[in-house]
Amino acid sequence: MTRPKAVLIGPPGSGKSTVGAALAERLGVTLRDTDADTEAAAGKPIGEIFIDDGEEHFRALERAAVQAALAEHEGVLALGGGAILAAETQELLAGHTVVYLQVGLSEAVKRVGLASARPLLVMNPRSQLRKLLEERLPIYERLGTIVVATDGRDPAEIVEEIIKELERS
Ligand SMILES: Nc1ncnc2c1ncn2[C@@H]1O[C@H](COP(=O)(O)OP(=O)(O)O)[C@@H](O)[C@H]1O
Ligand SMILES: O=C(O)C1=C[C@@H](OP(=O)(O)O)[C@@H](O)[C@H](O)C1
Ligand SMILES: [Mg+2]
Repeated sequence: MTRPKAVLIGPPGSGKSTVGAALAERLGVTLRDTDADTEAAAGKPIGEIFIDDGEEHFRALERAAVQAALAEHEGVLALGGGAILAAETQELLAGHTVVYLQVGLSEAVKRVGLASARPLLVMNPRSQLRKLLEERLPIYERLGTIVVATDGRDPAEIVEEIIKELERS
């Protein structure tokens, strides 16, 4: 059965896309990012999907992207931060190697401030992120089979810790 070597989950700014790319390179495999798949399916950036079609439509496209990637992809898979909210996705992740990248509120705020726009965080990113962490932390914790702290650590260091954990699992 085809399986990703690792599925990265965590809040926006935890580094799923960045660490995912470095991890894939280190493992000599490709990275698939469900945000990119969702944009490709819609033919427009995530910000435009939210504006034109609404979050519900984005989540439906995201569920389909996650389902396809879990079934087809053998490399590293980075999910969008909110993908794990769907019960269907939570069930599909059972049995996979799921790496939860932890990030604290202050560090996440700094990181998303540097990155491209995320529609959920355009207004009041700190309070939005606080709410989002409150709702999602128990889900990330439950789904992660490997948990890695990222605050104050650079992506290369995080990749080495993930590799060690993958070798042990
Ligand atoms: N460990 C890290 N240390 C410092 N900056 C980071 C780290 N991981 C990611 N970043 C930066 O934070 C921003 C968000 O990272 P990204 O990979 O897009 O996160 P995610 O996909 O989890 O939302 C990017 O600008 C990225 O360069
Ligand atoms: O947390 C979320 O609900 C979202 C996170 C984003 O991905 P990242 O976690 O890669 O930023 C993207 O899927 C969308 O903006 C919604
Ligand atoms: Mg990302």
